[in-house]
Amino acid sequence: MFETIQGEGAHTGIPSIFVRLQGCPVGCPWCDTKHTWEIKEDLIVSSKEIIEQTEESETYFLSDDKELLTLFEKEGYLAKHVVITGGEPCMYDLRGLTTLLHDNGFTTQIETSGTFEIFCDERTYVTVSPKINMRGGFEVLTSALERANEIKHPIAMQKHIDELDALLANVSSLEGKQVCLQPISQQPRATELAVKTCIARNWRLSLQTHKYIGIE
Ligand SMILES: C[S@@+](CC[C@H](N)C(=O)[O-])C[C@H]1O[C@@H](n2cnc3c(N)ncnc32)[C@H](O)[C@@H]1O
Ligand SMILES: Nc1nc2[nH]cc(C(=O)O)c2c(=O)[nH]1
Ligand code: SF4
Ligand SMILES: [Mg+2]
Repeated sequence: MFETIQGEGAHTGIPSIFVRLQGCPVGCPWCDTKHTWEIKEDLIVSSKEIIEQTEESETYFLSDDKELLTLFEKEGYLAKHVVITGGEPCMYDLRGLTTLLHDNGFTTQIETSGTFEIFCDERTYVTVSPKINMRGGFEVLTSALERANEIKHPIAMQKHIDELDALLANVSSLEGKQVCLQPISQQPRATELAVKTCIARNWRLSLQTHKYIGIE
């Protein structure tokens, strides 16, 4: 849990509280948060330890909807936008948390791979970053793509754009959905391909801006 600026997608630049839920079985080889993959009891520490840590680590804390809201207040966070990410946040039912946050004056956003059914408040802005043919063997659900407000696809080569095209063919309508391409690991060739394709398709470019300026 930390406060920073949303660095990716159409909401780039919005001050945000990030809640990074532990656990992900999807297995993307280039994942930048591999420390969130494992759910093991011996990795559980106190919320204080997590909030005070300055380095990424595999440790995490247990909490619930109301306690998270209390922790936001206790930490004096000023951001009114909450990004729920992971790991894979949609392994969990997020209806209680997202509704509680909206009812308390926050806006919410979920960052998900689209491989689990999405349970959240109808006011939540959902970003699906589809994960196709990854090691864990999960499939992207059409229901997740239908719910998405934004489809933010990580790319490094033309094959990834072709795979996205095949996925988008299953979506009933793209009206009101933002399609973004996000270069994998800031690779120059991936960025070049993303720029070229965004211009050709009238899609949005999503850079991981926080990485360029060295913030969390
Ligand atoms: C770490 S994931 C967590 C949420 C969820 N599991 C997912 O994949 O959307 C958050 C975002 O970071 C992106 N991401 C992860 N590693 C990346 C990398 N090396 N380069 C670019 N984007 C990356 C994902 O595609 C996703 O949009
Ligand atoms: N600043 C910042 N913006 C982000 N947007 C999505 C992120 C994620 O890891 O889900 C992320 C992140 O890790 N940091
Ligand atoms: S789905 Fe998300 S958290 Fe899981 S391995 Fe892929 S990028 Fe990482
Ligand atoms: Mg990140």
